[in-house]
Amino acid sequence: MSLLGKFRKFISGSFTATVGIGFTVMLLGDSAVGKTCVLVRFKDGAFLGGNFIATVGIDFRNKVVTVDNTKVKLQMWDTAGQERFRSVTHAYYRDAQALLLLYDITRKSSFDNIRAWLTEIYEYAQKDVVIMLLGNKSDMAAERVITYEEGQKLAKQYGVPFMETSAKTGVNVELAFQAIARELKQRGAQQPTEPKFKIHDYIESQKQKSSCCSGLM
Ligand SMILES: Nc1nc2c(ncn2[C@@H]2O[C@H](COP(=O)(O)OP(=O)(O)OP(=O)(O)O)[C@@H](O)[C@H]2O)c(=O)[nH]1
Repeated sequence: MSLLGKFRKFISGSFTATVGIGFTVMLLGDSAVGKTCVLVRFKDGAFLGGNFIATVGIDFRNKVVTVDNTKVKLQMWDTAGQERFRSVTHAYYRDAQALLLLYDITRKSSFDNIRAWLTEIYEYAQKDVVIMLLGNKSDMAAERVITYEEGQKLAKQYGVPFMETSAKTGVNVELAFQAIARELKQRGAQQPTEPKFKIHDYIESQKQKSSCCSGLM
């Protein structure tokens, strides 16, 4: 086994050994779409403003969320969006139970590249991985170039849940991780007689929406 393989095994092994229910969530998307900021917003409730420092390789953060009185530990892997780290991050895809795929609503190229990201996901990730599409930076309404409807349409084409988030204001960030945690927990715990958890319906009922045009959807 390669050194990278051993490291990966150690990280996931040491995590699952110390928890009851634990899942791995990976954040993907072009460089500077806000993966690190979304993660920091969720983990610490703060916004990492200031100078942009690109992630090198991969970074890890843990957080425990409560789903219906059960503690669910999420190990979150923040990947580097830069092309030169792609082969490193590919090696981690298959260990993730969920993938948050981000684009920046103010940068068209990051949206156009979503299809390429999904192609990579289908190649390298587990077949039943939970995927969610996030249009980040929804606070930047004046610079928006991708409409909410365009994001929603793309997500529908691939059959994945969608929402717009802002790491700056915090809109929908907690919800994205809560929905993922619920979906993963219920997949694992589901009894044949239990009604199936519907992640799309859950998100739609919880999502913060503006009445019009502010971008905080
Ligand atoms: N206004 C606004 N700025 C954001 C938001 N999220 C991230 N940013 C800014 O966007 C830049 C990139 O954010 P990062 O979180 O470092 O991006 P990343 O996707 O992790 O980038 P890589 O590590 O290169 O893959 C930073 O300058 C952030 O301050 C957001 O929701 N709103």
